[in-house]
Amino acid sequence: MGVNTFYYGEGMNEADFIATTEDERAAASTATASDDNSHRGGFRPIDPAVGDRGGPRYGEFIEQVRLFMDNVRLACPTPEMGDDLIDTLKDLNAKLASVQIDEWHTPAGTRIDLPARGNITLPPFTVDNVDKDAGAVDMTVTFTNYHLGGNNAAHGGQVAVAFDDIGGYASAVATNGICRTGYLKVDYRSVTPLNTPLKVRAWADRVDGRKAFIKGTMHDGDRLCAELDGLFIRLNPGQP
Ligand SMILES: CCCCC/C=C\C/C=C\C/C=C\C/C=C\CCCC(=O)SCCNC(=O)CCNC(=O)[C@H](O)C(C)(C)COP(=O)(O)OP(=O)(O)OC[C@H]1O[C@@H](n2cnc3c(N)ncnc32)[C@H](O)[C@@H]1OP(=O)(O)O
Repeated sequence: MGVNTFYYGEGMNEADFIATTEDERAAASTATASDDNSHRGGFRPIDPAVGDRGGPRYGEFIEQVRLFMDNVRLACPTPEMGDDLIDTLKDLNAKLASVQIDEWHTPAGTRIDLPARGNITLPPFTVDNVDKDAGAVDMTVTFTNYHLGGNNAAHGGQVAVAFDDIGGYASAVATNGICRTGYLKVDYRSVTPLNTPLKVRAWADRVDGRKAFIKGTMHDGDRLCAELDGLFIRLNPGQP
């Protein structure tokens, strides 16, 4: 698997989603949060320079943040440690506040070489395969302690988050465009374990114009954990 294939996978037509022309790259690299003229809808092509964004150790930084979230979820600090942690977090937040930029340029969500595009909002997943003809994607997702629902199982909302993004990915493949979710139904068939690589498959059951009817499954080995039934609608140009 080559660089960037975590996100759009082998066989994807990069030109459909990634800024490839000089004009697109210029628009992507000069746009700012207040630059409405360059806003081309709810999603826009990604500047292919994203691999450099955030520095060479950005992926490691995100892994540490994810570990931090896991550790917070099950931590019970002493009062003294709580004082210390608050001071440390104030320092960290001041540092991060000094490097805030707009959503189109922040590495989180645009680093297509990292699991879940480096987006800590999403459970980490990697792309195993993209089948453009079938409008199907295969991913591996791992929920960790941060995603705990109860009794060592993933929170149902986190399962839906994974399905929303991976279903959105399949719909992009199936419709050749960026989609928004119309509806998303999840059937929880059995408990979804934490800290276990799970196989997710999402595919277009039917495409009707802008509408992609996406089905999906999440498996722990042979065991079916959850199923997806969603409608994703391709955005028109400029649509928010
Ligand atoms: C970034 C790219 C990087 C490159 C990588 C390459 C590949 C992968 C690329 C990207 C994908 C990756 C990840 C995906 C990322 C995110 C996925 C998650 C997306 C979301 O999480 S997004 C947030 C939640 N989402 C919303 O926030 C939507 C709010 N909403 C609206 O924005 C509008 O509602 C909209 C736009 C949905 C439709 O509005 P609209 O005006 O364009 O169209 P309209 O209403 O006419 O509907 C058209 C036809 O859909 C039918 N229809 C509509 N809704 C329906 C429903 N609920 N049930 C049954 N049918 C429905 C109508 O009945 C009509 O059907 P018909 O044409 O047959 O009459």
